Amino acid sequence: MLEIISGISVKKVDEGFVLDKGISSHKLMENAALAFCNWFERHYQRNDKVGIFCGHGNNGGDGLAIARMLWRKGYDVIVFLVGENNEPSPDCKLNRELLPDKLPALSMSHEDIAHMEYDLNIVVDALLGVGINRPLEGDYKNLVNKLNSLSGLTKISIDIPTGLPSDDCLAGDAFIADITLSFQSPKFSLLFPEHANYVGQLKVVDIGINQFYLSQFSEGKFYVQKKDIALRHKNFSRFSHKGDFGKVMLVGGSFGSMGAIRMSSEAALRTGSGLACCMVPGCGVDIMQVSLPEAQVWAKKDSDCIDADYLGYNFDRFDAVGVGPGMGTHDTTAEFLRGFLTKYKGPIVVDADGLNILAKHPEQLSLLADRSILTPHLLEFERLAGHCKNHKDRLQKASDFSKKHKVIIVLKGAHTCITFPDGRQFFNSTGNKHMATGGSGDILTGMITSFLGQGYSFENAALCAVFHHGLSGEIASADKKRGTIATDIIKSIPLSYLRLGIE
Ligand SMILES: NC(=O)C1=CN([C@@H]2O[C@H](COP(=O)(O)OP(=O)(O)OC[C@H]3O[C@@H](n4cnc5c(N)ncnc54)[C@H](O)[C@@H]3O)[C@@H](O)[C@H]2O)[C@@H](O)CC1
Ligand SMILES: Nc1ncnc2c1ncn2[C@@H]1O[C@H](COP(=O)(O)OP(=O)(O)O)[C@@H](O)[C@H]1O
Ligand SMILES: [K+]
Repeated sequence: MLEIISGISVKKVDEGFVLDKGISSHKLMENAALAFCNWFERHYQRNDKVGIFCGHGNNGGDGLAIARMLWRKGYDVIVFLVGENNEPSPDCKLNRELLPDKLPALSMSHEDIAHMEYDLNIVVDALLGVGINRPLEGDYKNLVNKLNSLSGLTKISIDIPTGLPSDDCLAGDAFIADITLSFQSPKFSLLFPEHANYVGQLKVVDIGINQFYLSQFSEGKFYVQKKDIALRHKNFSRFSHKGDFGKVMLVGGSFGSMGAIRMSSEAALRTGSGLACCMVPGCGVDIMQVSLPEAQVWAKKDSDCIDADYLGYNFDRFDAVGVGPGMGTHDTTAEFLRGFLTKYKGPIVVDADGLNILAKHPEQLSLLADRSILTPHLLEFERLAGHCKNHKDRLQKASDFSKKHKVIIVLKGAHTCITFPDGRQFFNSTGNKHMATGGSGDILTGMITSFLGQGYSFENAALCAVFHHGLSGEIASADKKRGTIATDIIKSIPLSYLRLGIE
């Protein structure tokens, strides 16, 4: 699991690693530049015209080392030097000296920036990195704004887009990248929705600093990748039976909103549940039985929403229960939820209208069993926890809420964040914008409930479900792009298991 560490700690990690391994900081920068170039070579042609904009710190040093390496590989490279009135960092200085004589390198004056006209296909931003300590001004600001105004070319930021603070929200200007290639671990602020347009696609490349050095500066924040998830799966044997794969119950639906619970139920089955049962109002029985014959249906005749009478059913025979999709927030449904939370103490997932009821009746929060999993999107979270100034504030509130109520918060969105009561936060790496389509959250509810029912720990159920949900979205949207709909994501769940080599 990759540690997400603060900008200040990045420097300390680098220093510690360099000291311990007996290598020079220059060598570490060479590693970083090589990692960038290996990635670059896989994606770009040698006839592309590459402009590398280098500042006076170590980010600029990276850019200079990259320029040298790409030039030697035969790329058409031109270097632009900025911030030359400042004392360069030692490694930046050394890399300026190491630039081959024939590689074109231009010092940019105010006038050059104002009147810049170069025919470039690719702009590489190596102006400033995590060392930024104030908003951009002067030449840096002018150049960043000038580069932002150029269109029709690819813009790549090294480590972090210039101007973005590594751990805070942006105040001022920043480079707008199509792709950000961050070294070793993603910087915290690259995961904030406010910065989505600046970061573009996020890639993380290994530069050889191992977890041991990073973990000394752990802040309990982690970036979840494929290799972390495969290991968290349970193995089932040749003799496994339906009971081993778990019996789950999905509660929800109301007149006109049956699709949500139907999708949650199918997602639970596709995730591997041995049995999925759904509890729906009477008006939804035919819909469920016809559209999802694999699911059992529990319902009271002639009802349009789940009401307090549903408390008569025995929930204890289920290994996990998911509650909320399409359920509505009627008073009688809220009464049901109160009774259900009092009665059932097995693993539960609360989503959608389940969360909206909790927001309307906060006294019910105390009824939640420890480690219940709540899956709000950003707005549902604010209904529960109050207004958030920005994403950083929201993540802090998620941590406070999780601790206070001893529940697990799955804060949905790009880089969904899973917060545990002990303060740890896990940021997901899978998923894309094509998942922003009605019903995709309902699918996640079914998936988490399914993993809980299969006997996964709360932590593994949340991490595996969120990861697979995002990966299923990526697979589903590969050829459908913005035409992707939620049921496409369900169909891709089996392929997502295959991608991880899990049968
Ligand atoms: N050995 C290392 O330390 C490694 C560092 N790496 C790179 O080094 C970067 C961090 O390097 P630095 O700490 O030198 O940071 P920067 O490259 O961000 O530069 C910091 C310098 O810019 C100045 N500065 C801060 N805000 C400014 C502003 N608004 N306008 C103008 N100047 C400003 C600072 O006073 C300082 O002199 C990382 O982002 C990464 O790209 C990588 O090469 C990996 C190895
Ligand atoms: N840009 C994005 N990148 C990654 N995942 C996304 C993105 N947009 C939405 N998602 C995912 O899609 C799901 C949407 O859930 P939600 O808002 O509850 O939808 P609904 O209420 O329609 O079911 C969440 O799991 C979220 O993480
Ligand atoms: K940069």
